[in-house]
Amino acid sequence: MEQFVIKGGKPLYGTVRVQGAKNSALPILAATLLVEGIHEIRDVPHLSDTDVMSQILQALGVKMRWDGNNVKLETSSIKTARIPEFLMRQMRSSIFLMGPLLSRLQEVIISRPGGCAIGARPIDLHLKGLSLLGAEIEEGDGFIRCSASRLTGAEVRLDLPSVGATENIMMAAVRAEGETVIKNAAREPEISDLERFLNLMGADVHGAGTDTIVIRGVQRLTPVSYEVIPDRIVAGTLAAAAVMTGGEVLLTHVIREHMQSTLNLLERAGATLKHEGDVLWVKGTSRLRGVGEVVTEPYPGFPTDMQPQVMALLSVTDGQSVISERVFDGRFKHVHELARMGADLVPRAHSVEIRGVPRLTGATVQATDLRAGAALVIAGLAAHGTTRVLGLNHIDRGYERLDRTLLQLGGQIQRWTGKIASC
Ligand SMILES: CC(=O)N[C@H]1[C@@H](OP(=O)(O)OP(=O)(O)OC[C@H]2O[C@@H](n3ccc(=O)[nH]c3=O)[C@H](O)[C@@H]2O)O[C@H](CO)[C@@H](O)[C@@H]1O
Ligand SMILES: C=C(OP(=O)(O)O)C(=O)O
Repeated sequence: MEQFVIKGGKPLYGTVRVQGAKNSALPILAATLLVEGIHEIRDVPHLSDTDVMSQILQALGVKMRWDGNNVKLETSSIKTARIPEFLMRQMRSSIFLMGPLLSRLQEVIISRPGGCAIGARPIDLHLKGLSLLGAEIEEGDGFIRCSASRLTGAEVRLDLPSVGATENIMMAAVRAEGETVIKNAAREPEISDLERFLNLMGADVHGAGTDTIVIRGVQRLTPVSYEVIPDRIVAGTLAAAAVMTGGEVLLTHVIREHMQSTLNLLERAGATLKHEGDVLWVKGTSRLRGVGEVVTEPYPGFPTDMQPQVMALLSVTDGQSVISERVFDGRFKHVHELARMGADLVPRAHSVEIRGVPRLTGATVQATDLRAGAALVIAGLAAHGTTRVLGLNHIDRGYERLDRTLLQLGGQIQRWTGKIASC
């Protein structure tokens, strides 16, 4: 069974460039469907999620050519509005096809998206938003058909600031007739990145980064060349790994403002940080301390996508911490796996109390979702002895060759693809 085998206890040192953001690349790739022509999206990470997105786009009729991390997409001929179910189920982000296809073809047929098992992830807000723009929604036989001969601008107030719903509605609205106002919109940096991309194509979108986004429908869009922003969660994961192993790393291609809440937390735990331009210097210490309470929240609050990695880090601090998860209702599956490595964690209803221990010890552990997997990897790098992390398919959804990146920083990690007796 494929696994990472990690020999822990070695501080990470060195420099790495942070990959482009998964959560920007996925909606932006989907948004290329809005207009026919040749688009170029740069710094797209090679991930299983971007691979599934490519497969979906190609199944729809898009021609794609990769050159390293840059991808050219020829979107002139779209032959179907139906997204193959087996692809739809492979990731949550397949839902991003809804807005652009509805706008381009006046119809889209999907099944429920898949994604990480981190709690209930309904799509009611996506559907509600699209129906307010005039889409008719029919559900049956496991499929959802959305159609609209004409989309019309409307006011959409989201019950909660969903990242995906905000993005889907933005994409559907760029060519709708009139003005759409999204209230209680999510404010994540990837939404601002999508706004920049759409506006470069000729759209008229304002307010991303605030809780009110205004989209004035335009008639014409043109394809563009665009580079996605750096991945703030990958940068945060690598920073946490450096701190937890007592190492010192330089991360390049970082937008520090996007990581403020993560960096504040690392500093509270005892890390030393400096930044200049797009470079972040992170230094750990052998005397990490508990931080009290951490609560995950929509941006600019502490990101749920860093919660498992930070739990791993806080488990080897001197003192106590409590993490409350407020975004997803099932994102604590890593708790039992970290406990196998010696972490002293007390789960409560929506929070986990972390009683710091001096060290973790290597064990065989199972990644149950993307960030849980990342947490187990960084725990393994800091632990004494050998850790085997199973479930690499989850990690490959969001980290481009994580083993190679960590090897570059001196981590002792290997990807085993066959059976292993011992090592
Ligand atoms: C590709 C991408 O960008 N993924 C990110 C995006 O996921 P995603 O866009 O799926 O996350 P949302 O912001 O939509 O989810 C936030 C909360 O809203 C709920 N909800 C969402 C939609 C809906 O129609 N109804 C509903 O109730 C969800 O169950 C969850 O409890 O934001 C999450 C929260 O920052 C991140 O963890 C994911 O990495
Ligand atoms: C939950 C995540 O992603 P997705 O929304 O793609 O499942 C994540 O990136 O941690």
